[in-house]
Amino acid sequence: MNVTPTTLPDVLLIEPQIHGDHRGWFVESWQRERYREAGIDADFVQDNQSFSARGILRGLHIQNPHGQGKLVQVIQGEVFDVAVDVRRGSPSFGRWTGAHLSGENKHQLWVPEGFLHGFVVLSDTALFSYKCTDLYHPETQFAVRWDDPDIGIVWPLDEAPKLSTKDREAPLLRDIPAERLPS
Ligand SMILES: Cc1cn([C@H]2C[C@H](O)[C@@H](COP(=O)(O)OP(=O)(O)O[C@H]3O[C@@H](C)C(=O)[C@@H](O)[C@H]3O)O2)c(=O)[nH]c1=O
Repeated sequence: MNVTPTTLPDVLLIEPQIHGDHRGWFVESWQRERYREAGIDADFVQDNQSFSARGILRGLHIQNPHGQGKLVQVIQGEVFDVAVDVRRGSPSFGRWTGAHLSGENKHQLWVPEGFLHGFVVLSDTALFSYKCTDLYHPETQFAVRWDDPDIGIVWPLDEAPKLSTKDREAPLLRDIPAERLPS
């Protein structure tokens, strides 16, 4: 597999090796030793899947405390996936990076603890899958506005995305009390 840093060096883009043959293909989508050598020394405790239609945007989400590192990928369809550094005192605080993840390219993004995460669906539907390093603790989760102008994510969208009520009503990053952010 290829592992490359993104414009946020702690966020990694992983290109697994795809073994194709006359039957189809095979991929190791996670392997502890190899991913550890690549810098993802993670103790995964929960796997999630979500299914969404075109134009659905989920995010930007984080848990603190109970921060979750997330190894994210798309099984079917295509999304634009984004991570935003919101670690207090980080030199890249408030900066974002993004990647096109699809069932075709099988790319994965490693989104460490301390980063907001979100994605928008670019195909008719998308089946999204991710491993997490901590359990779901809804009382510690919060959202930040997908179109926060201080973050300035350039989403590959022609029209406004469809959001959950929670995400539509999410505050701007500047309005989150500092103590709610990870250190
Ligand atoms: C995230 C999560 C949700 N749920 C439930 C709560 C709710 O009834 C339903 C949908 O929850 P949400 O609206 O929070 O789902 P969603 O908007 O897909 O939330 C996810 O978004 C992406 C961007 C992430 O990074 C994830 O960490 C997570 O925050 O699923 C769980 O049972 N376990 C979980 O781990």
